[in-house]
Amino acid sequence: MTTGAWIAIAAVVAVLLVALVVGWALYRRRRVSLQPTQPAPGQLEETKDRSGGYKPDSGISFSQGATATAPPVSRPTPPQAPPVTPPVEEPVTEVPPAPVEPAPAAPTPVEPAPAPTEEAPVEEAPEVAPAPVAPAAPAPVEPAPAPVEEAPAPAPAPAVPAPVEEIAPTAGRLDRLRGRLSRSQSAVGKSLLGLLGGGDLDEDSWEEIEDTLLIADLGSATTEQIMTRLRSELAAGSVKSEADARALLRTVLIEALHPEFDRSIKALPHDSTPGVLLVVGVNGTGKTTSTGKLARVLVADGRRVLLGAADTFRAAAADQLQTWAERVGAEVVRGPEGGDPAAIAFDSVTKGIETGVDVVIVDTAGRLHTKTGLMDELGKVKRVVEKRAVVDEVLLVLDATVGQNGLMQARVFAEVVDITGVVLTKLDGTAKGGIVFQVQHELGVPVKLVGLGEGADDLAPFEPGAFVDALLG
Ligand SMILES: Nc1nc2c(ncn2[C@@H]2O[C@H](COP(=O)(O)OP(=O)(O)OP(=O)(O)O)[C@@H](O)[C@H]2O)c(=O)[nH]1
Repeated sequence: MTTGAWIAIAAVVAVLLVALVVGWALYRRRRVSLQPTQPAPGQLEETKDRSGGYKPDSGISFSQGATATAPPVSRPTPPQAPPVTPPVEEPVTEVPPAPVEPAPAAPTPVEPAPAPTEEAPVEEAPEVAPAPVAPAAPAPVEPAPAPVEEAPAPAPAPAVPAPVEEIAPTAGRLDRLRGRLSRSQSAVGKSLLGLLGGGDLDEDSWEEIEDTLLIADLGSATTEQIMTRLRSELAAGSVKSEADARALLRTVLIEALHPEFDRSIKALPHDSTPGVLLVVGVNGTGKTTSTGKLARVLVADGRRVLLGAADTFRAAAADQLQTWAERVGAEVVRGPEGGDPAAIAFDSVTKGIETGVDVVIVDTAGRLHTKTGLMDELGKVKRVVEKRAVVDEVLLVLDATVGQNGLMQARVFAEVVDITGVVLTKLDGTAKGGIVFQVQHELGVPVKLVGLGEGADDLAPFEPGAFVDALLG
């Protein structure tokens, strides 16, 4: 080979070497230029957080989305929320051993490589050796803190959907609530006792008794009945002491409350169908709240409950009922906002039959104040439900604080549908518990339950004796 040939080969080799070096330099520069996207620690952490959560549970993306949105949105999918919890805890330990993962999760597959290399140039130019070493050290350091910080954030959200709550025993519930009732009501009883215990009564005193009864919302019919009894007993000389007066008043008031009424809730299942309860009433009276409270009581008694959210007027009402259902571990059937209440009621009972629950409670819409509209809607709900099962109870929810208005509502509802019982709510917020007397007198059906607060367990059976005792203080 000639010298010229050797020179030519050397030149080619030299060119190749130069090309390699230049290529390598350009490659490194390009990597560095990509780095700026990483400096945003927040973004890096987010990426890592996603992948960290993704590993333990396939539903992680879903749960994160739900978490970010809002509690009400996460509620519709309770079964998927719980699994999110474990994934959040595990990533903390899993990330360090797998520093490679955070990188691949980055925007593109190209970036992973640059990440490690960025550190390399800081140390030396060497091609191979430094690269593996450098990335190993710095990269893991960053990823580690990221997931640790992120972990606490997602954690609280999955905790929101929370497990089924413990339900207070139903036995003795009225006792616990009696104090609350008596605080608002006992003034009436004390006033009556003060008058009756004073011995012989003049007409002014009788008038005062009558006024007290009327002001307490007992209604004219019940008041008249009570006055007659009291007058005859006092005329017969049966009241000689304050204790006698109290005993008489107690007896007369209890009698006026019809203690013989059957106040049991008809919620037991039939042979092949669940017990079906319709809860009706004007919006705002406490319909949904009472439905939820009742579901708690039934669940506490070992019943399987399904709640039907047929109040489609307000989307929040269905959310509210769903929240109650989740809290007590009941199933729920709901439809689209503005959907047909009768269709949802029908679907609820159908599902209740299919899944073999013990009780289906349907929270109906009560937005219509006109009798015709109410008749159309409520009548349809009942008719449709009756195609699948017997309706065991139609509970009318009335707000005790609205007094005579409640009575007017009761009349309208009673004309539209056969009321089987009354739930009198917010008795804790009024001194006019006398509405109990009027409602029963007007409708001829018993007050079966009373709401004595906003708490989940503030629903009690109505017992005439206990109620009068609370009234008399
Ligand atoms: N103090 C007190 N508040 C009650 C009672 N029952 C219900 N409430 C409150 O009354 C308000 C209305 O209750 P809801 O259950 O939403 O009434 P609703 O009739 O279902 O009304 P919509 O949801 O509009 O259909 C809520 O703030 C309840 O917490 C009760 O017995 N005592």
